[in-house]
Amino acid sequence: MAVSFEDAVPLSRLPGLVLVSDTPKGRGVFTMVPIPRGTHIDTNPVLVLSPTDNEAHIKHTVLYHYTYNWPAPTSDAASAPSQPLQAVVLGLGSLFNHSSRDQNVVWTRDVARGTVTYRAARDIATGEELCISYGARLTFVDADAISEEPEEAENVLRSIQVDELTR
Ligand SMILES: C[S@@+](CC[C@H](N)C(=O)[O-])C[C@H]1O[C@@H](n2cnc3c(N)ncnc32)[C@H](O)[C@@H]1O
Repeated sequence: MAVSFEDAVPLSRLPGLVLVSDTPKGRGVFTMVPIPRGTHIDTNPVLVLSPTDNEAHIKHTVLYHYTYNWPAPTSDAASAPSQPLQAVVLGLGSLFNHSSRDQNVVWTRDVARGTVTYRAARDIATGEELCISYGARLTFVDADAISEEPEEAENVLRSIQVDELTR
């Protein structure tokens, strides 16, 4: 049978990205080149998991921390929306960390083709980490939240100094 390239998905990762292994968020993807806003970064195929496999197996493995919500196929418009499925993103998409304060990468699903595409949400400078949003419900302690501590410490220091001045 002849292969049709009509719906073929171009697979081209932006050059200049590196994987750094010991960040406060574990491994992370950083850029060694400036990336203009809107640049295509990568397109990854996904592996959609059956709800049974997810509940019985994946939830009990490290893979649980790597899955994305994936829309369940709708049988007919009148039926109630089904629970989202889970999908493993095969590629860089599984390595982008979450940022609650500065997500510089946006991602979009192509449900029909079973892919996720990542683009720069703003101009990204050399040396920055590429981060996406995982949404509001995190299953880990957010390292970005922890890094706010020095600011609090500074405020305490400031109030001590004010106290000293008013003594
Ligand atoms: C999809 S993986 C991302 C790649 C991961 N850092 C690694 O080394 O394989 C998701 C995991 O990365 C870590 N992570 C991602 N964003 C984080 C953040 N903002 N703060 C702390 N850990 C984070 C958490 O351990 C989370 O379960």
